[in-house]
Amino acid sequence: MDAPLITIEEPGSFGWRVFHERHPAMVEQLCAAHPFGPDVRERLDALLRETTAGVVEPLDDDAPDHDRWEAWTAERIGRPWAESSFLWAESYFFRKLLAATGYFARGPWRGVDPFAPMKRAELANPSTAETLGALDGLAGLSPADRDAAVVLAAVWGNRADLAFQLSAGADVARAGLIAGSGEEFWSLFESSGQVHLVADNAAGELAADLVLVDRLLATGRADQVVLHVKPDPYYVSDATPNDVLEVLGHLVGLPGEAGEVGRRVRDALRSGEIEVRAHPFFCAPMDFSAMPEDLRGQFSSAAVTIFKGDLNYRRLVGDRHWPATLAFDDAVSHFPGPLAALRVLKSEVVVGLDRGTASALDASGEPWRTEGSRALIQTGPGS
Ligand SMILES: O=P(O)(O)OC[C@H]1O[C@](O)(CO)[C@@H](O)[C@@H]1O
Repeated sequence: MDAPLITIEEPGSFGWRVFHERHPAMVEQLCAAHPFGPDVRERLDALLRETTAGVVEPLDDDAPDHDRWEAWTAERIGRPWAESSFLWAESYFFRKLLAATGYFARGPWRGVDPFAPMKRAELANPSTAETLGALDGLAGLSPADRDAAVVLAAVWGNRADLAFQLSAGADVARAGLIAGSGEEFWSLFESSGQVHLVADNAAGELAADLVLVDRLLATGRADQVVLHVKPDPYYVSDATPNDVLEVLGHLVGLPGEAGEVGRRVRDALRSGEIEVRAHPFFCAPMDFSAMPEDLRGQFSSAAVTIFKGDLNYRRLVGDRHWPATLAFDDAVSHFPGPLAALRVLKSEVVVGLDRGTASALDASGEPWRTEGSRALIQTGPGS
């Protein structure tokens, strides 16, 4: 079964608004955060013009990933951006944005993560401190409630206002779930093995992910965790290897349980119980069904793979106008092993809902697929 790809062509559609409204606002935010000179600002403006009204232009840098991107984009060069799929277009936009800021070139901006100020601000945010402080409440919970709280915190980790509803029974966090449960998630871990976590955002979300990783190791559900992050800055706040170190440094410096988690994670990195990897395919503009054999091999030896966030979900099930009731197992049958998706809905694609839930959400008239108020936990055997 196939369904039409989600595109950016239709004025007013979600993908169109990301290009015509969010991207200009993001570029403005970047220019406010960094003292970019006229050359960088002109390149950023040109990128906005190209991607909202122009044709797809090739890369004009000689970055180490240049040849890979050349292959990933060859078929689309010279064609209108408006004809592109949302996933492909948004991914290539972020690669071009990095080049425009000077990230790959010799010069003052080389290797500078343009999104670092936003990531740092979120980590230093008082509400992140408050929610990390709530980790102390975990000790008073039963093991089952603690499991539930940790997984719900990981699900909602990119919603600062809902992360770490740890001690209050996580009712608010549960209420927004439109599929799955913490119990369903934990039932995947029948025996100890290597668990892979494909991370999404840095800062608060990554902190919640490290709490989950710590719980997997502490309870013996995992004997090793592989943490996959992006090789380069991407989709604003996606975690890179450097962000893992930033978040870890932050946790280690905190009092209470947050600091304890940070120290255990640091020790586990030293012993190899946690390994951080950054495969180039995590920045590719394609679905995970097209992943290269070396990465597929890594996942096929995992006991369980956990996918975090919206972008990973789009790549996992395919960024298409699927019926919301399409079985999750069918959408992920390309994946070579047991898996779980933990996601706050922030874009149009969704599968695996029961008929009643899907119709009630549609009848509500709310933009439930894109406003970030709903979340899901979905699990599958893979193939
Ligand atoms: O950080 P997440 O959960 O992957 O969300 C990223 C999402 O944000 C957007 O970039 C814009 O809303 C989506 O297109 C994308 O899937």
